[in-house]
Amino acid sequence: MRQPLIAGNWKMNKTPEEGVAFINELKENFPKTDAEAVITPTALAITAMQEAAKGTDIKIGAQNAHFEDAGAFTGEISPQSLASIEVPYVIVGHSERRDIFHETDEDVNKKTKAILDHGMTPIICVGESLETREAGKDQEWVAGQVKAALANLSDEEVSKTVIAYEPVWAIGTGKTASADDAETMIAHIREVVFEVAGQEASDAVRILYGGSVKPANVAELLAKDNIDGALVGGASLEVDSYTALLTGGVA
Ligand SMILES: O=C(CO)COP(=O)(O)O
Repeated sequence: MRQPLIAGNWKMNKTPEEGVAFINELKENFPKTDAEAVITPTALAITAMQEAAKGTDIKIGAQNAHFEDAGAFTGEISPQSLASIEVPYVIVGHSERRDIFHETDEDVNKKTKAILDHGMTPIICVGESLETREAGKDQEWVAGQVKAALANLSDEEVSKTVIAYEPVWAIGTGKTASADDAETMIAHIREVVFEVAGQEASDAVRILYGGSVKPANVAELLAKDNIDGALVGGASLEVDSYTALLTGGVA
């Protein structure tokens, strides 16, 4: 069975101090849940939040990493450094990284490889724009992103990845893909994983939905066969709504 994963992507929000306060409050209110709880704060907040989360089931991930371990890459985050402080998950290829910072499919593939090489788990983001969806090319587009991200990985490496389907038009807009539409795309992604890495990998790989997930819609999404969790922006910033997501939400 695939364990559900509720990953909070904080983007460029909260100071380290605010992050620690969040963890302290979350620890006191941590619910009984089958889900794995991961928060990815800004890089500067990771160590302080790890310290605050010590001895709990709360994991602290990262939002980005370069594909090289070291070198002349001003402002970048080394995957080797993230591994050295035992960061378990790293988000790769978020649409904001692709759109604003011009990350290509090739970058996403190299980063995925680097993260796996350091024993960490990449959360690989894919998703189509509204224009692509309206042109009926969404499945083809997303399949292309998935294949590019997983290129040259062994089947075993593919099975260790997490993929997050985040339609660009649903991020931060309040528009969620319907649970049926999300399930259709995520089943398609699982089929693509089967094509590139076989049955075991496609059974093992966890595929999340992201884009305006809230306590009010998470249960319907997670009830779908192929949806293994959520990558959540806005609703992960407050302890109340994050704990509600961990327990399957409230209407
Ligand atoms: O981009 C997202 C998570 O990575 C989704 O953000 P929202 O949940 O705020 O729409």
